[in-house]
Amino acid sequence: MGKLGVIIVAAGKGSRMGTAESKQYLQLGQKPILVHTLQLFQNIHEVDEIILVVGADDVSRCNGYVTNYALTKVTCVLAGGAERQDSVRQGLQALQEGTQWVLVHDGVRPFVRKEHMFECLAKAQEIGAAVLAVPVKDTIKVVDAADKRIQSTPDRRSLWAIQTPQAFRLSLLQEAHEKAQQDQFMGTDDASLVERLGAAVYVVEGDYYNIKITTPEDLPWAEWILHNVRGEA
Ligand SMILES: Nc1ccn([C@@H]2O[C@H](COP(=O)(O)OP(=O)(O)OP(=O)(O)O)[C@@H](O)[C@H]2O)c(=O)n1
Ligand SMILES: C[C@](O)(CO)[C@H](O)COP(=O)(O)O
Repeated sequence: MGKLGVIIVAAGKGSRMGTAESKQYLQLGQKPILVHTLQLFQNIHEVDEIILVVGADDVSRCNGYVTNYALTKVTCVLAGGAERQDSVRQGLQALQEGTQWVLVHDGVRPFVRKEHMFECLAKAQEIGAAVLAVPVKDTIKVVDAADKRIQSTPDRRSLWAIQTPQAFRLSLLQEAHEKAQQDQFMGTDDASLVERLGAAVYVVEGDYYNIKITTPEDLPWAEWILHNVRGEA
């Protein structure tokens, strides 16, 4: 199958969370959010290496996590960039030679289920690119940013909320990042860069517990998921 690398991006500032400490370092149960996420991938046999991308000031703290939590698959902790896409690009450059498949995952999504991750990877190995997602539950409107007038109501049956992990053949994701950089295109996820190449990207249905911890109301929800879905103390 070729080597499988995982890039965990955790170099964001968490401005929407509004806490003094960046959200990936907030305590969730007994451990920082980022450690929960890293342990998920550490415990997957098929994962060959984990590249951890963090803020320049947090490299030493995260090397400490690697030691203290025995995160033996983390081969590299490096500084990210200004935008998420820059951080992923840095991570891509650090992957070991011989890596054929890559999973890109947000450091602040600590609840992805192993079986969903495997389904996503299997689809990528068949097609080249696949992402976890869930159907949207709300009605979504396209709204004019200036006067807030509704422009249109897309058919909900074709709308999915996109999550991570996002799984790719490494060469495809590298090409997508190179093209985005040439074109100065900035996307909010990696799939959008691959879509721009005209390559097929498929969604794999995950679950609604795979939240991205983003704003303050996500914290009690995350504690609830940890205790009631994951069964952790
Ligand atoms: N320059 C950046 C920006 C984001 N991320 C990471 O990308 C993931 C998803 O981003 P998001 O939830 O938007 O995190 P932040 O950018 O930290 O949040 P905000 O936009 O509220 O500042 C997070 O794990 C975040 O740390 C990153 O590695 N490098
Ligand atoms: C990659 C992502 O988590 C998929 O939902 C999301 O697009 C990240 O976006 P953000 O702008 O960094 O929150």
